[in-house]
Amino acid sequence: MLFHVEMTVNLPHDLDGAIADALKAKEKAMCQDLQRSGKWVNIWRIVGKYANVSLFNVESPAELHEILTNLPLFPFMQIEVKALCRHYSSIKEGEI
Ligand SMILES: O=C(O)CC1=CCC(=O)O1
Repeated sequence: MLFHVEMTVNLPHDLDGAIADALKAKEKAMCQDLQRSGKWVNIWRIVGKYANVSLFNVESPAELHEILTNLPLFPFMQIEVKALCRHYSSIKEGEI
């Protein structure tokens, strides 16, 4: 199942810089592991915002929920999820 996910990060202004850097490093490692697994298809920065748009390809909404809630930055993110399916005008064979 494909999901469009928009994540907006709101780190507290008084969060210790070293803690913020550690959270971002863990987030990056998890994101890249999930990309290698094929579950996190890609991630794009939204220009001018501390936010991203990502495409996930997972088995179920429950699996996506598990992934998102385990992200190190999850406590500091506003997340919006949209389920996607094939459009009849797409010239691609598969879902992606
Ligand atoms: O910087 C962001 O948009 C938050 C984020 C999600 C995965 C990642 O590596 O960074």
